[in-house]
Amino acid sequence: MTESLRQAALDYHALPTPGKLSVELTTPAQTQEDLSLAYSPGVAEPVREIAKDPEAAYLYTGKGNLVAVISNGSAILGLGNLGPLASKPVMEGKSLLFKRFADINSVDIEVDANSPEQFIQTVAAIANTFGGINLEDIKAPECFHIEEALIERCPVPVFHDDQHGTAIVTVAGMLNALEIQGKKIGEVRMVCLGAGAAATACCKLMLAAGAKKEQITMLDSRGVIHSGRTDINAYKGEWARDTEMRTLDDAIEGADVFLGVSGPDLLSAEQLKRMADRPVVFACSNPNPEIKPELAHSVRDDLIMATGRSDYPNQVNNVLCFPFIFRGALDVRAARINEEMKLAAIEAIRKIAHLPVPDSVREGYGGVELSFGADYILPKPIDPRLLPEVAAAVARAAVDSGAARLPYPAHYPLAAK
Ligand SMILES: NC(=O)C1=CN([C@@H]2O[C@H](COP(=O)(O)OP(=O)(O)OC[C@H]3O[C@@H](n4cnc5c(N)ncnc54)[C@H](OP(=O)(O)O)[C@@H]3O)[C@@H](O)[C@H]2O)C=CC1
Ligand SMILES: CC(=O)C(=O)O
Ligand SMILES: [Mg+2]
Repeated sequence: MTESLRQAALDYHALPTPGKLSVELTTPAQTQEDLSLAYSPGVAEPVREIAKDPEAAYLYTGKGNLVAVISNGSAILGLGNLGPLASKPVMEGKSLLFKRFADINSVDIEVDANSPEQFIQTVAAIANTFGGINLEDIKAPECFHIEEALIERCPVPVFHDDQHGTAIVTVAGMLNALEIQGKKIGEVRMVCLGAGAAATACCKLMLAAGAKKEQITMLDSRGVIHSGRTDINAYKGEWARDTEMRTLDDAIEGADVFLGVSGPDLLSAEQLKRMADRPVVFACSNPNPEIKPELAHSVRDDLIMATGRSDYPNQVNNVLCFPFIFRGALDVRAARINEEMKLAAIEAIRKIAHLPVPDSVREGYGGVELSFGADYILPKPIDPRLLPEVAAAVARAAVDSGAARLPYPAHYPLAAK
């Protein structure tokens, strides 16, 4: 990062007031009468209603449009385990994105827990304050158990964004990239560098989209996950292949797809050169990708290149999913976010990229021409169609699959935002 960008980023977070969010009132609080309604004595009435029927909380409090972004800071972007407090800018950032893109109120919560059990206990104890829980930047393998336990224990949807948000956007982008490259997901050889939260969920959802498990080679920091490994947990074990390949050097030979959800600068130009014709490279580590786009393009002119960043073409980032999937889930009061809702989100996101791009998006991206192709495989996060299209698809899937507790919303489709 250049010194000027570094300083601009720090200034952005420090000014005009520290942080990126504030709280605003939705009801009048000026007069004695206002106060007697907002607080004592009036506030006792909704209390009594909610005590009689917990569902009344959706009518009398902000719960139904409030999502907590919760982390323990154990896998902050690709920066590693830097602890809960250091994760706060990212979590505030996710809350900003919830508000900006889906008008969902959101607060960040950084939990300093000594163990996964303590984390689970803490989140479970506060979950009912919110309409949904977005878990963020929790490292594998703990994240799997944490999410499973919280889905079981919490009365509201729990969604580990680094797993499922990432997987939804990655698969949407991959289907489009392969279409452009003239390849089929059921036939391509994939290398996934990383075997953590994002990698595991991405590869699982790739299978649901038609990829073949025997065509996926997953690697962790010690190399290829193969059936001879005795140092891997059960989650990685699911991806163990019976193969002679041991290193990225071995696996990359002739691969059609490289998916990086690991760390910076781990794919070399030499390795990229040895991929198949018309390869797809998703170097999704944030902020620094597994290979820099400048380097990748300097050695191949037949590739589709994506990163997790906003400042290159083809941003593969869970921001394209989590605000919108939660919007749909909240609006039908879904009890959980299930596979049907995830697949519906993939399809809705994927399809938008095929359509002409609104002027507002082009202007927001410096006037650059955008049309479906190698440098435009996914809609931009500011695309106003994401909210109505993805939320509607998710809400419809929730209703049809039985996850919804309310009917398909009468006020849908939402206005573009
Ligand atoms: N663009 C996007 O939307 C998203 C991007 N990401 C990015 O993906 C990365 C991983 O995040 P997440 O899955 O949440 O984190 P986890 O901590 O759960 O997983 C990290 C994985 O990366 C592997 N890894 C680390 N160093 C290397 C290496 N040198 N070679 C191969 N593998 C390595 C780890 O290996 P081991 O198991 O051996 O420790 C681990 O399997 C981050 O960079 C993050 O920014 C994540 C979510 C969304
Ligand atoms: C984008 C994101 O969630 C991550 O890099 O962790
Ligand atoms: Mg994350």
